Formats: sequence, structure tokens, C-alpha cells
Amino acid sequence: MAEIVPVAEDPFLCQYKGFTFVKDAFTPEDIDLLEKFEVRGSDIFQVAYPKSGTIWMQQIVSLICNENYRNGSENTTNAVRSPWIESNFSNQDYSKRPSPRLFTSHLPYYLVPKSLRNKRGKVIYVARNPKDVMASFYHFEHMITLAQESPDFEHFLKKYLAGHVFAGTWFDHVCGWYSNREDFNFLFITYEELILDLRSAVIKICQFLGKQLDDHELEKVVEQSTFKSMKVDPKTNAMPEDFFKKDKENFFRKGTIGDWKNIMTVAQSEMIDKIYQEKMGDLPIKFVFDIPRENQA
Ligand SMILES: Nc1ncnc2c1ncn2[C@@H]1O[C@H](COP(=O)(O)OS(=O)(=O)O)[C@@H](OP(=O)(O)O)[C@H]1O
Repeated sequence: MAEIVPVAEDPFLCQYKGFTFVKDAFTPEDIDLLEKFEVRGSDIFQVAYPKSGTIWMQQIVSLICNENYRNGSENTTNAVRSPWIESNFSNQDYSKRPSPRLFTSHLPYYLVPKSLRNKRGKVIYVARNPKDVMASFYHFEHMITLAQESPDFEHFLKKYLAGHVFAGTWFDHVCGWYSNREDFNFLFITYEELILDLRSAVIKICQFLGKQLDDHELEKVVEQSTFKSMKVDPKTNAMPEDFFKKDKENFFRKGTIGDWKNIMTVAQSEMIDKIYQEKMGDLPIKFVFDIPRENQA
């Protein structure tokens, strides 16, 4: 077994196999076992760096695959319909789940099951522009029990850029997955695509999954995946009460593009632009950092 390395700056975190975990929310044994996890050809994995639209994709994919909840899954939470592969919080026997099994993960590409890396099953990777991720992450840190709150955004930014937050740096996660996408049956989609045209994004996801929805079904999926619907749907924000120290209802906080401007200074934003250029310069990915004029109300 590899070594567990504490993160000096944050007692809630540790590193294992090069990835930053929340100490009390994982075990090294579970991570090691994943290498041999038996992936079915019909399995669908939704993967995202934290605060990038993970729960949103859980909702969309489970609505698509569960025929708008008509098979009884409306009575269960997103976290049960599409459990985390790295932490079995809902205590399910994954080998007994009917196909198609849905899974969710925040893991880097190199820690997911080996056969997934050999193109068995499908991966939908959702990525969000790093500035909005940072803003969302900063607020989230203040809501949950398993995180050390930063006194201000500047402090958070330093910690964040050093990778001393859950899941390490956004840059490593996104670059890692994107650069290794050829190893997977892979759909890369951005949070901003979902925001700007949810209906087209749902169609794109359906095409990737080989699912055909009629117009009515499509509208239902879209309607139940809007920010407004999800904020009041008790099955979406299914994290346990004790996970939150405050503002559980604000997990669905703003759900928009460009909120980073409310928290970042110009200097901080320019510094991130520079790092972005250095780390992402060669990758053909484009993120939207502002709501385009034509989409503004
Ligand atoms: N339907 C819908 N539409 C628009 N935005 C949405 C939606 N659902 C979730 N969200 C926003 O996604 C952010 C949370 O990301 P994650 O689900 O990845 O968080 S987590 O890592 O699983 O805790 C968080 O972003 P912020 O609002 O910027 O904090 C959520 O509000």
C-alpha cells in the first residue's frame, strides 16, 4: 500500500497516490481495490473536479437513464442512483446493482478502475471554468464540517493554487483527464455549455449514451435539471445533515457563469489567467468566463 501523506496546512486533508483526499471520507483500501473493480460495458461514470457541476450531471444522467424517474428511482436520492465510486457512502453492493449502473467520481484519471481506462464503460467528464470553480469552492468551504475555512479569499487562493484542497489543483485534474481521454469512451462537456443551452447539452449526452428520448421526455429531463428545479428537489442535495455546518440549502448557491467577479480582485484574476496560459496553453479546450452578451437577460 502506498503511503498516506498528511497535508501540513490542512488537518482535514491527506494525500494518497498523488491525490488529495478528505481524510475522513476515504480509505486507502477502497482506493486500491478500485484498480480491479469490474466495470460493465453498460456502466456510466460521471466525473468532475469538485464544484464543477457533479451533482448536476448526476441529475441529468439519472433522468436520462431512468426514464424521467418512471421506474421508481424518484424515491431515491441522486447519491444512491449514482453513488461515488471512491467512497461507498450509501453502503450498496455495487455488484448487485442492475445495469446500466451509474457512478460518480472526483478521482483523477489514473485512479479509476483499470478496465474503464481500457474503454470498458463510458465516462462523462464535466469541467467548469477555474475561476467560478474557485469562487464556488471558497463558499463551500464555509458550509461544510470537513474543511478548514480560509479567513479570506486571498488565503484560500494560495492554498488552492498549491493544491492543498480536496482533489488537488483544478489544472492537474482537467489536464490529466483531457490529455488521457483517448484511453476512455469519453465525453468532455463543460458546465458553461449546460448553462448556455441545457437542451442541446442533454441531446449531446443522449447521443453519447445511445439513448433516444422523444420530445416530451427531453423536455422533462431539461425541466427537472434546471437550477430552479434542483434547488427545491429534496433528492438532489442528498449529502447528510452533519456534512453541513450551515447553509445546506445554499449548496445550489448561484449556479451561473461569472460569479468569480464578485470575489476576485483584478490582480488575482490576472494571476490565474497567467497560470492558465502556462498550464493549459496547448490544450484545445475553451472555457467561457462570462455570460455572453446575447445570453444576458
Ligand atoms: N442545475 C444547475 N444549474 C446550474 N448550476 C448548478 C446546477 N446544479 C448545481 N449547480 C452548481 O454546481 C456547483 C456545485 O458543483 P458540484 O456539484 O460539482 O459540487 S460538489 O463537488 O459535488 O460538492 C454549485 O455552483 P455555485 O452556485 O457557483 O456554488 C451549484 O450551484
